[in-house]
Amino acid sequence: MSIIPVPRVAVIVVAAGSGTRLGAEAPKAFVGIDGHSILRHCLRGVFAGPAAQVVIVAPAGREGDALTDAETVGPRELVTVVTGGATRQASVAAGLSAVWADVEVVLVHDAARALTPPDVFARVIDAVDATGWGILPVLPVVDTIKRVDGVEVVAGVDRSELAAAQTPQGFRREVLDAAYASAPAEFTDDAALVAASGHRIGTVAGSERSFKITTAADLERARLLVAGVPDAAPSPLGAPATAAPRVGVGTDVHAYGGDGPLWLGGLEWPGELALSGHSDGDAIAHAIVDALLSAAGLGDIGTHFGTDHPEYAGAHADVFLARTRALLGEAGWRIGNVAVQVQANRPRFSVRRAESERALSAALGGAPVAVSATTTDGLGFPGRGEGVSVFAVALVVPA
Ligand SMILES: Nc1ccn([C@@H]2O[C@H](COP(=O)(O)OP(=O)(O)OP(=O)(O)O)[C@@H](O)[C@H]2O)c(=O)n1
Ligand SMILES: C[C@](O)(CO)[C@H](O)COP(=O)(O)O
Repeated sequence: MSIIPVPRVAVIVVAAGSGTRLGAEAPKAFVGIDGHSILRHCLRGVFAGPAAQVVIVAPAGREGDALTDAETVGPRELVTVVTGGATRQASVAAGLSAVWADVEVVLVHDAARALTPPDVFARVIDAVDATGWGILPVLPVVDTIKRVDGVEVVAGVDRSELAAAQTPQGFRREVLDAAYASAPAEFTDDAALVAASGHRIGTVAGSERSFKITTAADLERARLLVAGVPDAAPSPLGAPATAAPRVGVGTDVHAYGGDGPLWLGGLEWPGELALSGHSDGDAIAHAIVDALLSAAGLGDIGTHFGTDHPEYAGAHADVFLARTRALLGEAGWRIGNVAVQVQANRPRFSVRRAESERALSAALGGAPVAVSATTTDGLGFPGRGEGVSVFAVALVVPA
């Protein structure tokens, strides 16, 4: 039996664009299709293939979020994250510089083509392997095409000679390296750059699902496709990736013994024992963060606010909750409501319940927050007065 050698493949996922034409609040790759970002959907397709390395090119400042998206859907040890440049070409160059030495074939893929099916990756790799050419997936042009000068038509164009270029585009590694090292100009895709350096480019069949999310209409199309596919890829929570409302739960426990005043429920409580913690120890705020993140399928408080984020040392509830709301917004979720129950002997919560609910709600952009409190009849650590325990439930709805 002869064994056919398989090339070692790296996929560079360019995700550093700003998405001007989409006009969302976040960089395009972090905009939600359902509960999950464009980048996370794209990476699901990438990890379904044979990539030995996945290089994600992220916008400056969003490298950590890119890694979180990758870890949620694939093995961490395959992933390298680098910072992108001012143009797509500069971002690809940044990704290329991080490709491992033993990689033989490199695919360059737009994060914005988030729903590209795994079989397209396989076709591109097979064709690069078989021909040694640069390979791009294409679709036939279906519209009648005209050449225009301003508003005037100057010629018809034979569309049978045309094809619409998609990604992933694949190349022998040494070919792509050499072409990028001597790029004579700025190109809108890698095949054009490689062709300019004298290499042959071939095509394979692309896919209707590989359309690039460029405008709000494209995002809507992606949302409908994801919501309407009966066997849509499962989310990390095991639920189908639909655009239905979702609930989440969160708990937190803190012991008394911190420095300074007590912070709980978004309020300072002068004269009460402080809770200990990396931040201000506000267990109510932290349980709400966990409940909201779990509802949106965005991990948990450690994913976004762990001790490796020194900027949250000593931070109060408003900082945690505003950032959580922003993360949900970027992923396409709006907060429905939040309900919290606190188990503690002290402080006597009822006297400031309404004030706390107002503070928490304001930090969540006005979403309703209900806080109830109870003692535990002397049982357990809250009953012995050692600390507080909090349980939160949250509902999120598609934005
Ligand atoms: N400086 C850039 C520009 C683009 N891209 C990536 O290249 C792909 C194709 O670009 P496009 O979809 O046109 O993205 P944007 O440049 O973000 O969009 P716009 O032109 O609307 O601003 C996207 O996945 C985008 O993230 C990139 O990594 N770095
Ligand atoms: C690479 C590409 O996706 C191929 O269609 C495209 O050229 C990049 O984006 P843009 O819309 O041309 O800016």
